[in-house]
Amino acid sequence: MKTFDELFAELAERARTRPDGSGTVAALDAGVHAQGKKVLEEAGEVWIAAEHESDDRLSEEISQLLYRVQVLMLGRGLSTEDVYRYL
Ligand SMILES: N=c1c2ncn([C@@H]3O[C@H](COP(=O)(O)OP(=O)(O)OP(=O)(O)O)[C@@H](O)[C@H]3O)c2ncn1[C@@H]1O[C@H](COP(=O)(O)O)[C@@H](O)[C@H]1O
Repeated sequence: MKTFDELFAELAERARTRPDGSGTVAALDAGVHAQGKKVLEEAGEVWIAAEHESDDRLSEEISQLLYRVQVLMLGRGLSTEDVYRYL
């Protein structure tokens, strides 16, 4: 189990060290357009899960959306502070 901040730190480290086999590195290399499409795709899956699926499936879809949002943040060079200042 990890928090939003812990996952973001982990993904930032992946971006920095670029380990072989990292899906995050591949997603970052795919560029902002592809990263944005993934955010939209996962958001749609969250919506469907919220209407039709279990709490567990919804939670899983939300976790994937958070991951995709973080990849997009890293793709654009944003930090968590850049976002948190608007919360
Ligand atoms: N939390 C996640 C996470 N959530 C979602 N995903 C990716 O998103 C996919 C699910 O989304 P999709 O519905 O788009 O599935 P898909 O289209 O079949 O997947 P792709 O072909 O696009 O990979 C998963 O198969 C993962 O590839 C994640 N990939 C990685 N993480 C975490 O990120 C960290 C770094 O991971 P790596 O970069 O892979 O080492 C680790 O802690 C991982 O647990």
